[in-house]
Amino acid sequence: TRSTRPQRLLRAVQKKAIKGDPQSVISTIDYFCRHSEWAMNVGDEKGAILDSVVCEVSPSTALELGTYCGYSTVRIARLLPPGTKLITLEFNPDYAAVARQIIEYSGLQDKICLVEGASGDLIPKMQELFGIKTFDFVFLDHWKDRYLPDIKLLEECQLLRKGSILLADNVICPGTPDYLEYVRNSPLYESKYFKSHLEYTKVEDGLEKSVFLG
Ligand SMILES: O=C(NCCCCCn1ccnc1)c1cc(-c2ccc(F)cc2)cc(O)c1O
Ligand SMILES: [Mg+2]
Repeated sequence: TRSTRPQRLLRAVQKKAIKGDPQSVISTIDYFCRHSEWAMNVGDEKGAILDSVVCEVSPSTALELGTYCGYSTVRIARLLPPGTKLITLEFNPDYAAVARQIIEYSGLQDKICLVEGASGDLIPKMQELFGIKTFDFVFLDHWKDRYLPDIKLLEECQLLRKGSILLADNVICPGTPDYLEYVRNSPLYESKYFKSHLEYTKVEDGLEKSVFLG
């Protein structure tokens, strides 16, 4: 049967990127998505904003909701100080299988823990599974209707602390209206919108950065 888009993206990485070189994996994916097939990676334009927030936070503990092919996983992990771990949750086993191979190709597997399953089930298990007390940084890029319930779950499980940073992709396109309304109006958060574009297109999109005030 015909290969899937994530499989074709993986094949491009294995063919064109330099093994062990995260930047070449990132550049190869961006080139493939601009010139061959669009795919829902955060992309280079929003990726630069993601990079700057990760560098500013320099998190000891980080969580990514929505791995897809591992593009943003590699972007984040390549900037993490040694000894820190990025936990990334993926519901779709086919995406997870491709992401594992892209993460391994980049050479960053020691900084990343990819867990397959539903974020709603896994978030309450973060303490028992990983001994995580709180997350310094959370990147939201999974189902857009799960952003709000999942940050409420993070609050309930006391996985956020004063100063924890949430960065959410796609707050305009496809859009996460209930999440935006909540983080922009709740006294628990201080929020800021970074205007950008939907990956590899001229369509408006952006990232919302929210600081948990505790
Ligand atoms: O749906 C998206 N991501 C979630 C994928 C499934 C997550 C599964 N999962 C992982 C963990 N828990 C659940 C997404 C979509 C688009 C998009 C934009 C315009 C368009 F016309 C079509 C699509 C752009 C993105 O940047 C996205 O992130
Ligand atoms: Mg996205």
